Amino acid sequence: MWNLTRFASSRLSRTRRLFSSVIPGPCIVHKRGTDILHDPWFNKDTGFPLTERDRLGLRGLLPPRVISFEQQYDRFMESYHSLEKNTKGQPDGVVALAKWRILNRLHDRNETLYYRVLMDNIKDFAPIIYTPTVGLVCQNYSGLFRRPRGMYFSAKDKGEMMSMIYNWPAQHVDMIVLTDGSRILGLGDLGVQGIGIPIGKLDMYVAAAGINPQRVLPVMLDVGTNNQKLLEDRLYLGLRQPRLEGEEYLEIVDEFMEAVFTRWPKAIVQFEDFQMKWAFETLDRYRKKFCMFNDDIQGTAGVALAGLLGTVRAQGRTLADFPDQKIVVVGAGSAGLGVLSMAVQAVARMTGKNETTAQNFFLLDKDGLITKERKNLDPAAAPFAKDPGQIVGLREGASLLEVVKKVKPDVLLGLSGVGGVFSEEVLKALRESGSTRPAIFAMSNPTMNAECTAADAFKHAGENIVFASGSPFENVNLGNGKVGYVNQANNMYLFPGIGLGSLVSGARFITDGMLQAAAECLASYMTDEEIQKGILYPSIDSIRHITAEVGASVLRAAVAEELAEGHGDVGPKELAHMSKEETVEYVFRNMWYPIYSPLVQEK
Ligand SMILES: NC(=O)c1ccc[n+]([C@@H]2O[C@H](COP(=O)([O-])OP(=O)(O)OC[C@H]3O[C@@H](n4cnc5c(N)ncnc54)[C@H](O)[C@@H]3O)[C@@H](O)[C@H]2O)c1
Ligand SMILES: O=C(O)C[C@H](O)C(=O)O
Ligand SMILES: [Mg+2]
Repeated sequence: MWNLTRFASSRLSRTRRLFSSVIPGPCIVHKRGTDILHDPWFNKDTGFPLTERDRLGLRGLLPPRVISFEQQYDRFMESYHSLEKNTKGQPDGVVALAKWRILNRLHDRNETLYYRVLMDNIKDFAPIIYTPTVGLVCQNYSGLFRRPRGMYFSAKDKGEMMSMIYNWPAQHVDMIVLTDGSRILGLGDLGVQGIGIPIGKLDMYVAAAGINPQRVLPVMLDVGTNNQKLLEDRLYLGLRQPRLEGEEYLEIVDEFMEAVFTRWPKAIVQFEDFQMKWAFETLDRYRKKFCMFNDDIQGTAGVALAGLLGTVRAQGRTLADFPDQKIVVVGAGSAGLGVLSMAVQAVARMTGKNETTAQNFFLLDKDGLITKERKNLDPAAAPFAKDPGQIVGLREGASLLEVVKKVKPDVLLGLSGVGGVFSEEVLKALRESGSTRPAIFAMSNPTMNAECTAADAFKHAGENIVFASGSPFENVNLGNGKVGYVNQANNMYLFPGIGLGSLVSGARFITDGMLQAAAECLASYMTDEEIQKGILYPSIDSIRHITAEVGASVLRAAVAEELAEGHGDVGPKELAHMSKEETVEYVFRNMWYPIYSPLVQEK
């Protein structure tokens, strides 16, 4: 356990080598002519070879010259760069939405080209199709809406879902990301407009995990919204009614889950951006029945734990010192509680004690420090509530500043959804931390909701800190050639591997053991040299490689727990006999790669 393997230095080149030999197999199509040109799954635009134009009734429907994939790629990138040039100086939001639009148009037209440009430019494009721009897109969704993507199940569809699910045109679906729009990033209840999040997450699944885009399904469960502004907005596209609650709500989710797994018994469902009460309740309700997980609770926890373990190493200490770390978590929601539960499990494993108290962990919410004296203490937060007798000098509801001054934590981790709660005073107080290298994780999204900016963290808390944020920030120039490194602590490092590993193992359920394996894999990914520089997570450029490693770890854990039923032609016995390297190769082999396949029409 916690064995920190050093990976080969050129992770990227290995990934490239694995894909350089991809030979596209034929792709069966049941359409002809313009129907193909209008279908982004099959469309190649001007890239259709002449023979294919003849075969598929496309002759005359396109300009005569055939343009290669590479030329199409270059042409798109040229228009993207001129858009960048032409929008220089305009407000950030305007530029971000313009970039999103140009990418979205390509997504709507030609998915193969879209995913290739996305994969090859993931560092530049992830902030547009994913966090933070996806937040802005959700906020403006009803106005931006041009074409539907994914499926919408609403409270009005009760009793109809089993037949509705067959309206989806794909025969096979591997990965579903589902939201009810009730807690979109740190932006609150955005109702039906939250569909942007499943779309962005599934784009990452295609880019990072190589899930075939014809086999992904973004889903919005519209049970109403409590956002008054949206209810009064005449352009709002969702149900204009307050959210369903209690049994009425659960009946809708139950019906959806039954419908999905009836049509696609091997699919994996990722719950995303549900408000806390339903996030925990649905996880508890379905995790032993269906192959599903909650990304905000479980994916986030693994990414945070990997960062916390990296922090211990960055302090020049061994992982055995992790249980001594004093960690202050700000935000007692689905994400904060998920992180603390996983951290407590890690301490228990390291100390060999099952009954570990969260002694060194401090939890705050909007009402300050949570203690056992808290009125209406949430049962989910209860295991982390402090006993007032044990925390001399701190009272129930103590402010973050008071807690930081008193506790002198090694780590300050924010999942509050509130921008700026790591104020100048709080950050300055962290200078008195007992740690040689305090860490700040400002994990809330999008950028405006980060607990502090990277620049403020290095300015006020000191240059020796380790810094991570949920949304991307530029590295900070500290002067004299020194750089304050900014990590992106975002669940995008784990959810694609959790989904992919579960899929290709044919796991029946997603267990704590599989999630722990994913976190350990990410934690061990970084070399000591990188960690010393304050680099806790790999570059997003190598996301496919990371995802393959994480996926293989999840697969091996599923095999070890005898939950792997196999995938395609590969049965459970074959999976069980694979070496570690073979599992990684197997996961890579199962990744879809964007390349034009010869289209063959089935008569
Ligand atoms: N980086 C990542 O990978 C990642 C993953 C999941 C969630 N998040 C972000 O974390 C945030 C919270 O998500 P969640 O699902 O836990 O939300 P949530 O609504 O379940 O919980 C928010 C918590 O923050 C507390 N809070 C609110 N104001 C506060 C304040 N001023 N001081 C201290 N605590 C305060 C609330 O009391 C609540 O306990 C969101 O912004 C989300 O985008 C980031
Ligand atoms: O969506 C993200 O970027 C991370 C996380 O799932 C969140 O809800 O903020
Ligand atoms: Mg989320």
